[in-house]
Amino acid sequence: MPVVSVALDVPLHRSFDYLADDATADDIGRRVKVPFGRGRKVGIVIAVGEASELPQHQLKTVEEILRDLPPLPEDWFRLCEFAAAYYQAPLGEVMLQTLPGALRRPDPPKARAIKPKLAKGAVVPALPALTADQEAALAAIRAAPPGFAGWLLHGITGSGKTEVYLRLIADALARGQQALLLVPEINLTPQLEARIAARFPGIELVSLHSELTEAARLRHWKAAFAGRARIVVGTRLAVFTPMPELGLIVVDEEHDASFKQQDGMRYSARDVAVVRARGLRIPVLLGSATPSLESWANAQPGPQQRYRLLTLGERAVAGARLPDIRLVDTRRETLDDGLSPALLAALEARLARGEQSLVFLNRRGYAPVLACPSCGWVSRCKRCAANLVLHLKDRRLRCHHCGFEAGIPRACPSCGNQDIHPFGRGTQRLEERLKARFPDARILRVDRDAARSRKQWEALLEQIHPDEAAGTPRADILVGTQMLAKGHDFPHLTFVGVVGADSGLFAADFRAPERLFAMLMQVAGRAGRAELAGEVLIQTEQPGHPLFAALLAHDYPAFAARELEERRQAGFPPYTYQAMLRAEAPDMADSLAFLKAAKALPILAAHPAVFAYDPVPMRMARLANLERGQLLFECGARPALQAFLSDFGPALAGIAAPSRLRWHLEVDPLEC
Ligand SMILES: Nc1ncnc2c1ncn2[C@@H]1O[C@H](COP(=O)(O)OP(=O)(O)OP(=O)(O)O)[C@@H](O)[C@H]1O
Ligand SMILES: [Zn+2]
Repeated sequence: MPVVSVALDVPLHRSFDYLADDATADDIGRRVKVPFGRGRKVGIVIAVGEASELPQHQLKTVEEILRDLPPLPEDWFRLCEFAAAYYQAPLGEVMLQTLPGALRRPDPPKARAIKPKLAKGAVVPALPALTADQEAALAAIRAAPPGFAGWLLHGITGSGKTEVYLRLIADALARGQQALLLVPEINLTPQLEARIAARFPGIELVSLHSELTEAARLRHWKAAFAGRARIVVGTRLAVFTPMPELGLIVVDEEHDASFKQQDGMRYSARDVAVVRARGLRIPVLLGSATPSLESWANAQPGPQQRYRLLTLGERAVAGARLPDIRLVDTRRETLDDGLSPALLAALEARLARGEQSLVFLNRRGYAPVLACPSCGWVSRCKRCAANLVLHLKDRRLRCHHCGFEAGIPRACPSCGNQDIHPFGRGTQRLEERLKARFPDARILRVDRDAARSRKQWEALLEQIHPDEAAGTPRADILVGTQMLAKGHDFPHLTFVGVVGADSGLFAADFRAPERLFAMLMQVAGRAGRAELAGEVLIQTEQPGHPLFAALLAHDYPAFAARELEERRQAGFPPYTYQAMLRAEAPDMADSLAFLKAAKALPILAAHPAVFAYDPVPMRMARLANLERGQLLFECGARPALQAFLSDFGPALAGIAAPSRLRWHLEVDPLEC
């Protein structure tokens, strides 16, 4: 009787054999319902044969081969196999976890058939005449021979990268191919989707992201898999969508950390996108105003060059220029609740002219901590190595790491002092201060507390975008976190004030400057995107910091060159390759003991090219009552690191550890 090997979503690096009397080779790539343990599971057939290593009487029988869908294709298998091997994840987990939920449960609810949404109105908006830079970028891509090509599109903010994507998508559609556009945030998808739909009327376009209902996600995924949907716009998980005629992958804001999955299989969707394009022999375009230093290094001429660099150096809208960026040295100013006279004057001038402003502070809540000045008590999370943030709107203390909440005490819980204060400031406090200062202004706070759901977020966007008929903004001053920093195009926004950026200047993580620079470039890039000129003021106590010199000159290449040189000298990525083993347990001693045992495995000695640091507590050592440690590996060559990991990963399961200990291995970690 035929035997099928089945990949299952279990944390084991192996497949499972079952008997299936009606299985044929055509069923490879189909889902099957199988008994597993005391329950049932859905798996994927990865091989069909006549024999198993186990004697036949020990094999269970497949309950059903699901033939509702065609088998998952070969190129999808290869992609999952790559991801499993590279990221040290079991193949079954990769395969099943990248499918829509409804396809991996044995008894999913019946889905209703819904007609696809086709973009309405056959009127294609008039295409803008391309800028010279856009023209040149497209010409280079179009002149390349068919096959794999990696392109890095470095376009300053507002330079019209999206227009380049749209033209390339049009090319792919004209060739009869599908296109996949990956974006970092679901927040950005509604506007982008609308823009793409307007450009390609009558073409089926689907989105794939984690906020879709299970039924919608299944429908969209099926449309892509069947080849009906010609364009897929999605967040990181969409990179695994099987698409039979995929001919182009675009990764927008490729530097964004949200392309990295931080639990389960810790993969980088950007890197998987490049691997997928290479396997399919199709082009992949990575776009950003502030590329990741990894991608930037990959696009520099030399023997290591992997991508070709394309540059959009001018803003696309005629007459639009990059904003003037200036620093306000706050050591020399008297601040009004954190706001400098220069910043307040700039806001006032915009209010008088009916233009929009953004005050950017990347910290939500009212104040980052509540403290007692007499005994030194501070509001700490009981479960984490972190402070509880004061939220005055709903009168709560809240941990931004584990979600723990408590009421606000009337008096100091430690000494009884009634006079306890908020220290520092968050967006709520800023909003309150600005409302007091500019009582007639329409002030809108935009952060994760104000936009908890997609509905709330869309309502906020409504208020930010101009009243089309009147041609005026609906909100005067926006107070926002990084939610507002990226990707948005608000034509009346002419002023951006940045407060509280200094904390990023001296962070211990070697990637902190890269993240800060990208964030400041992005937020500055929101100003003056249309005809109205933009201005940016950054409050700082460190005006001499070299990061600001490059920022004021809008000179990403200079920043990148300096930063890469530092990384090279220090032996950090992208000049070395890293993998991180993390362990967490109720006691730090257990976490560290596990990591020590891992470091002592003889495998390490067999791979002399790999350097192992000592196990240490993580920077945030305690999260939700678990104490966390880490063990970092470094190697000068990716293949040597991969060779080590493929021996090391499986061996970890053999280390004896307390039952409450959890560990995971992360390849190319973003946080060290
Ligand atoms: N060739 C063009 N002529 C006129 N306007 C254009 C052209 N290309 C793009 N635009 C307009 O320029 C503005 C900025 O474009 P877009 O949002 O694509 O920039 P971007 O490069 O993605 O910027 P960011 O990185 O800041 O998101 C948009 O309003 C867009 O409609
Ligand atoms: Zn906590």
